[in-house]
Amino acid sequence: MRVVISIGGSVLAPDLDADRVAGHGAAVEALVEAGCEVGAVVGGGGVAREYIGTARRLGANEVQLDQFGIDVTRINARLLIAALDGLSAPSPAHDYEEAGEALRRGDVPVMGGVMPGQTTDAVAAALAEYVDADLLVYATSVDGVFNADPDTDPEAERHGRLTGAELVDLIAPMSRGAGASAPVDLLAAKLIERSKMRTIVLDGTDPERIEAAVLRGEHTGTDVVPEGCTENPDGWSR
Ligand SMILES: Nc1ncnc2c1ncn2[C@@H]1O[C@H](COP(=O)(O)OP(=O)(O)OP(=O)(O)O)[C@@H](O)[C@H]1O
Ligand SMILES: O=c1ccn([C@@H]2O[C@H](COP(=O)(O)O)[C@@H](O)[C@H]2O)c(=O)[nH]1
Repeated sequence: MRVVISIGGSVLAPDLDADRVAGHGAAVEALVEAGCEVGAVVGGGGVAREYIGTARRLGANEVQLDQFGIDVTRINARLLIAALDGLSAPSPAHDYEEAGEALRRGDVPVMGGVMPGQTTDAVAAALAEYVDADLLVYATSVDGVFNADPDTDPEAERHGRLTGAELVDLIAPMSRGAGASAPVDLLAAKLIERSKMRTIVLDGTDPERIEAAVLRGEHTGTDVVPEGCTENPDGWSR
């Protein structure tokens, strides 16, 4: 199975704890040992948002703010690379071609951000489409896509299953400025819809949940399924 894992910065490096990063590296290694081809994309998290907030107060424009975010995502990507113990190329891939070449060599391509106007959610969706992945997993700080922000609305209810089109409709009204928070960004949702990519959004704070979702199809987050998909394909139970 070929899988792309998007690891939020708030999941991988909220506090630069080496053990936490090592745990995510170990999860990626376990997937590789189980026979998966894995690509990883790393987000910027709270650190990116702090830089963006400060630069915004200094008068930077949105593209400049995105560049701050991209730089932080790439530093976080380097952290994951450091934990992967030689399984990946020594630096984050700059584009999808470089990442695809790494995958063909048998390495784990690791990416951060690539260009302003999006988030690493979109990078992960584009990488998954580019390498023709079987599965895309968003390991984020909340356990799926809800009908309201679960961080602020205690009544928020999780969607267990959505089509790509439903995901697009849910995400479309959410904020889009640099550093914005949403379970996935709008471009990512559109890429998932267009590519009909099997996608899971889950709480990835415990990296073992990522392994369980990929290897055994076990998770409590949100499945995004192609339109008209009614059955559970093998290894993709809920
Ligand atoms: N309807 C919704 N469903 C799920 N999460 C939502 C929703 N609306 C807003 N959110 C927010 O989306 C955020 C998703 O995680 P967040 O962006 O913080 O981290 P991440 O995906 O791990 O990436 P990074 O930290 O790198 O930006 C959560 O903080 C959650 O509060
Ligand atoms: O391709 C990209 C990726 C990221 N950004 C900017 O960085 C921040 C942080 O990324 P997250 O994926 O949200 O952690 C994001 O809000 C963008 O401002 C980007 O411009 N392009």
